[in-house]
Amino acid sequence: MEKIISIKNLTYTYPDSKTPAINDLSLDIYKNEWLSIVGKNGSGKSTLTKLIDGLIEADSGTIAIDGEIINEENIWDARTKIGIIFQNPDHQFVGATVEDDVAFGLENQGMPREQMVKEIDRALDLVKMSGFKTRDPQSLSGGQKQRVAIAGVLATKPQIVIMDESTSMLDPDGRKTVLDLVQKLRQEQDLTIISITHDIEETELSQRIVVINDGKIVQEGTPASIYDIGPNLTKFGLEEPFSSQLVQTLRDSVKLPEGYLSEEELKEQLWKLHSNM
Ligand SMILES: Nc1ncnc2c1ncn2[C@@H]1O[C@H](COP(=O)(O)OP(=O)(O)OP(=O)(O)O)[C@@H](O)[C@H]1O
Repeated sequence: MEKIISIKNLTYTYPDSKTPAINDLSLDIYKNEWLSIVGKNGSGKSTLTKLIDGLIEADSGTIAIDGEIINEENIWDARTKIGIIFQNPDHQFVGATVEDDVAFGLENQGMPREQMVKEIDRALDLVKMSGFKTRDPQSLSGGQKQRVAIAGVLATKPQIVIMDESTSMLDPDGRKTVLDLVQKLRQEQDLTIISITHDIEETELSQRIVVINDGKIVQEGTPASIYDIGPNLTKFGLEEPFSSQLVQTLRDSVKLPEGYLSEEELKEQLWKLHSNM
């Protein structure tokens, strides 16, 4: 597998703090993977995002993007490879219409108007929001707003999309739509997804999870292997996934296969039990 981001021994302490927010952290992220970074409030997730996006500079250690170690000279170039979707879609809107918003990143790139119109259409089509081009973004639902924000990011053709708690303000339906869309886009547009969240429930579609605590990686593995840690996830300030709690409870009264079961697998097992009754 080809690396797209390689972080080595990264350390960062805020000027007015004594303890490092990121503490000797090393992590490789691979092309086209969906990596979830989970951790409780204050574990260092946002700081890591800011370091990757070059908004703050590490005290020590390196970050390489696409094989090049980031420095003051190439940071602007590296940043064009990254798109970030933030938590609150309202904070990302600047235009009076959906298409103006999607245009924003392209205007910053100085793209000619004709090409810009094509790119806006392409991006809105990818997130299934073409019918909303002339709408005021404020009139959309939370999930629709996040899809427009994703279109704005896709229009600039990044290789890496960082989702910084981007579904935490959405209702369950909106969240599912956005996460399914991100999965589809990852596959079709060959994107690398880094999703940052304090909510373990949001990681089911990712290929790999790293758990961070006090600025360090404390666990790493596939979603199934991380969910298998079960109640011990609370050690890192995380909640045990609902389906894992349910499986533990059900195991007291019914026979279920060993290890973690996803919601779908659990449903299948319960149907089997039900039809054998
Ligand atoms: N501007 C700042 N100045 C000083 N300390 C900071 C600053 N921003 C964050 N910190 C500290 O750095 C540590 C990591 O914070 P960070 O915001 O990266 O965590 P987080 O995991 O993103 O948390 P949250 O989920 O609450 O956003 C915390 O101890 C926090 O108090």
